[in-house]
Amino acid sequence: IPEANEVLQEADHCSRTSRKGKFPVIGIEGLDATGKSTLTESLRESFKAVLLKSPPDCIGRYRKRFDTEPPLIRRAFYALGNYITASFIANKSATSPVIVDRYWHSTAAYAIATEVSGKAENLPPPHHELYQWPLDLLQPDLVLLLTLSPEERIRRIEGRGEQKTKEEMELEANCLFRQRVEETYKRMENPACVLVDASASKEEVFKNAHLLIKRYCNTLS
Ligand SMILES: Nc1ncnc2c1ncn2[C@@H]1O[C@H](COP(=O)(O)OP(=O)(O)OP(=O)(O)O)[C@@H](O)[C@H]1O
Ligand SMILES: Nc1ccn([C@H]2C[C@H](O)[C@@H](COP(=O)(O)O)O2)c(=O)n1
Repeated sequence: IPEANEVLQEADHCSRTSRKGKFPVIGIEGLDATGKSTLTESLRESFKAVLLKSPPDCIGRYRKRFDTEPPLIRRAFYALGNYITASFIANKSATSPVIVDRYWHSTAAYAIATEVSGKAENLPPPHHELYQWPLDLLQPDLVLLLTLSPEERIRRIEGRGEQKTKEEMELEANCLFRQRVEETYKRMENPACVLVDASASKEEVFKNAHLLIKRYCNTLS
């Protein structure tokens, strides 16, 4: 895969020992169309934060290419993307709060849910090492998981009217896959996800998320 060299070159430009700065780092997670982009944008504005995402823009153009590869290669791309994002987080959190739209929890949740079949009870048991944050990856201070009923999620996906990715179609069609992704998110540890009900209005979801962040990170005004 010729693009792999280009992605690795981007990674080579990044620091390998990314340490968080003094400002809070907040991750926002959830299935697609749960309202992550909507919420991250409001939080960015309200906290005067830097908004980052994983995979980061510098490798975004390779994403479609890796999405067509078998799961192991596809996941390697997303995993590396998290480490590249970590170096941006380290840099930006020295001077302002950082909001991250998807990060390690997304990579782990989708990867584990893909490798396991059937019901969520077939997932590795709670506290399994697969649910632990990688020791060498910069940790966020707080991760919010947006939860939404499948019916409302589908309404929002249809309301967007965009073309769906293969995995979005699978999530829609395969209720068990969706349940496995969501359950894996809930089993992640160090940091665990704090659940936010995303079925409320945009204003209400923002208000709740804002409150949670202020409670956890009292340095924020
Ligand atoms: N609280 C809400 N109530 C109603 N609609 C909402 C709410 N939050 C977001 N939406 C709408 O739902 C759709 C999906 O939201 P958004 O794009 O923010 O989700 P997302 O989680 O970032 O999706 P993806 O991961 O696929 O990029 C958008 O049309 C958005 O306007
Ligand atoms: N850090 C990340 C971000 C995304 N992914 C994968 C998981 C899904 O297959 C897909 C969802 O992303 P979206 O299209 O909603 O931005 O991307 C990941 O594994 N790790």
